[in-house]
Amino acid sequence: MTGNVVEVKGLTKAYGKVKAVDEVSFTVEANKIYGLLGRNGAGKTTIMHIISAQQFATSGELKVFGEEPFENSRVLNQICFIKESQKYPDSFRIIDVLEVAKSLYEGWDDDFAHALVEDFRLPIKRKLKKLSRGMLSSVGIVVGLASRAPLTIFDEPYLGLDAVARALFYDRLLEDYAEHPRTVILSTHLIDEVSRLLEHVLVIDNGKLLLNEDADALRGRACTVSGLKSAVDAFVRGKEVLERSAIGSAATATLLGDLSTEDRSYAQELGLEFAPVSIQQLIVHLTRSQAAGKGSDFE
Ligand SMILES: Nc1ncnc2c1ncn2[C@@H]1O[C@H](COP(=O)(O)OP(=O)(O)OP(=O)(O)O)[C@@H](O)[C@H]1O
Repeated sequence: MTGNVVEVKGLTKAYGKVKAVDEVSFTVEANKIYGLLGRNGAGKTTIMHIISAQQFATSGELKVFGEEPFENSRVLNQICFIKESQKYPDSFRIIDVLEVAKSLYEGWDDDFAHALVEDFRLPIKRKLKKLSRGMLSSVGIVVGLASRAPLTIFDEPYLGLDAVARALFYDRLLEDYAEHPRTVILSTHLIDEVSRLLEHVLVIDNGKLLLNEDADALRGRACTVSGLKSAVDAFVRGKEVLERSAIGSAATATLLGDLSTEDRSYAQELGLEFAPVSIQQLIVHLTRSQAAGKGSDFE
């Protein structure tokens, strides 16, 4: 598959007066890892539910693999959707979930699934209702990865997962994606943790699309400069400053935009130091400035 996997235009979902999704337009290209980021209640789950035909939009256009997804098995067979609180039949053991998944996903890799079960130390014959919260999340991750679905959507798949298991998820995703490219949409609040995985970032705020940008471009979009307050003030004059702070005679400023070679040598003359700004910091800054001071809880 090449080209666009998802195309949405003017997508809107209203619940009475609440617009959970408000005129959102974007495309998702094949074989990339997308981050769908946003605060609680921003509209991420609603968008992912609409893309995977679990909900209808109020208005707007939607194409997935070039077609409308509703009751369309050609499209739906290519999507694996992993959500935070997946429900399973009471009698199901982990091995039963794997058997069902095997029959659902054409690209399913059973050896990979069993290797992941070992990696995550999952008791394969234990009933799901007896698993811990984190183990249950790991089962979802195993299914999402081993499905190798052309469009794999992870909606906050981490509930209860410890840091080691989360790191394992990121590592296995990257390794497997390198060998078997597919399109992945990852929705999360843990932006710093996942930012190294992401190739493209979509930020949703209050139902609207705030940012739709290549992750590398985003990484290069800002830096912080720090040093003596007088030197920082002189350096940032005429530049776009996202944030400034000062303690005594020392100051730090976060600047938007690329710095020229002249800028860099001028900064050196002034004895200033540079540091990169993480995607998370940048999104917090941009969310704050674009949402007119509403603040952000990404931190
Ligand atoms: N069935 C529903 N009825 C009414 N309002 C709803 C319904 N489902 C979602 N909403 C509202 O739509 C908005 C977006 O919700 P959504 O679940 O898509 O956000 P989210 O970005 O996934 O949030 P979180 O990160 O907290 O999971 C919220 O204001 C939510 O209250």
